[in-house]
Amino acid sequence: MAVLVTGGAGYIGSHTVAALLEKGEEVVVLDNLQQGHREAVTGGRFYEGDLRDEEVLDRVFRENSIDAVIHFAASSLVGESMKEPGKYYHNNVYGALCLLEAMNRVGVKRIVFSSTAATYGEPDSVPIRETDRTQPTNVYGETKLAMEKMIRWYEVAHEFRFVSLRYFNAAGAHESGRIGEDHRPESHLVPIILQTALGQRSHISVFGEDYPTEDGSCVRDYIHVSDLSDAHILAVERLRRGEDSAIYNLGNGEGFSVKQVIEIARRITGRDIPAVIEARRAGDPAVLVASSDKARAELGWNPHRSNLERIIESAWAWHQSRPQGYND
Ligand SMILES: NC(=O)c1ccc[n+]([C@@H]2O[C@H](COP(=O)([O-])OP(=O)(O)OC[C@H]3O[C@@H](n4cnc5c(N)ncnc54)[C@H](O)[C@@H]3O)[C@@H](O)[C@H]2O)c1
Ligand SMILES: O=c1ccn([C@@H]2O[C@H](COP(=O)(O)OP(=O)(O)O[C@H]3O[C@H](CO)[C@@H](O)[C@H](O)[C@H]3O)[C@@H](O)[C@H]2O)c(=O)[nH]1
Repeated sequence: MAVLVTGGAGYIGSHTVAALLEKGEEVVVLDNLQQGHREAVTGGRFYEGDLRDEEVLDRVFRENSIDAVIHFAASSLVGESMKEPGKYYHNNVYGALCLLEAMNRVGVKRIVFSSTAATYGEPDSVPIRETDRTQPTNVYGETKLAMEKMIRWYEVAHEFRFVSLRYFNAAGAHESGRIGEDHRPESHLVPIILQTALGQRSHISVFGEDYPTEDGSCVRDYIHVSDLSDAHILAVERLRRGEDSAIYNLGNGEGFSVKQVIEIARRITGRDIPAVIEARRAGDPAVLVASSDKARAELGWNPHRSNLERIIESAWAWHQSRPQGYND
């Protein structure tokens, strides 16, 4: 049986495709390549198409024996979502609806869903647990929460089983050096810092230094992309065993401020990385740090690559070997 990976040409999706292939899984990828790269898909069967295209989805399910779906395909930028809410509702909420309907038509009822720390909003306390209040502060998080709830109602009505993985901040690159992060335009902190180290940008902007944190900049929990891939494989295995649906945080439990991340990158790269303080970015909570105890206990997840130095070293190796990213 094959696993369908939507968004498998994207950053986290391509790393998960590689991990599934390493495990000997049969993989089918659906991606519209709006963000992803064909070259990032290192194996399996590839379909270029959009989630919201019923014909393509039906063809993917008809032409392959799929028993589980990992759903990465989405628009996922906090800043952009505040300026273009319609794009986020259409791609994320309507896109997920199209996928769930297509799955239901063919009786594929296992789904692993890319959720996010952004579903929590501004937490009352950290580390954040799965039972904490969800009150997103940005449109992106709101659409992801809506998707989670929608999947839950497909469980009630149609006996779907899901694992919703609320990732904190993904960073780093595959140890093979073949795949890494290449968003265009790039808006994520770690790659922008490293592009500055490479001299491709004049500086890194620090969005706000008046947050209630130790140095005033936002604190996030950075998790290695390959540790995330491991969790997806464990989640598929859980669903195949017929266990209950579940929601898990995926983070490494330690918070780093934007200024600390820049400082660590200066040390690792040995380069001058000029930083300029700018205004806050709309929708950003001050601190997001995960408790992943539940994923460790129930999934047997062991995020062993997520020391921030190691994450940045792997990302730096990728950026140095592929300064322009993928060829397309
Ligand atoms: N990067 C992070 O730190 C992070 C953290 C939490 C959650 N997430 C979630 O994880 C998922 C993957 O994130 P990423 O950083 O790899 O993003 P990405 O943009 O690199 O990957 C998303 C992929 O989905 C594809 N896609 C988007 N809309 C599509 C559609 N309608 N039809 C077909 N393909 C479509 C894009 O072309 C892209 O290849 C997203 O759902 C995101 O919300 C990411
Ligand atoms: O040039 C930059 C870029 C980012 N930041 C800050 O760095 C932090 C991290 O930002 P970014 O890398 O853009 O990630 P987030 O906005 O935290 O969002 C990521 O992490 C979320 C989970 O926490 C996911 O849901 C999102 O999909 C993913 O993009 C934030 O405080 C930003 O304000 C800067 O100061 N300067």
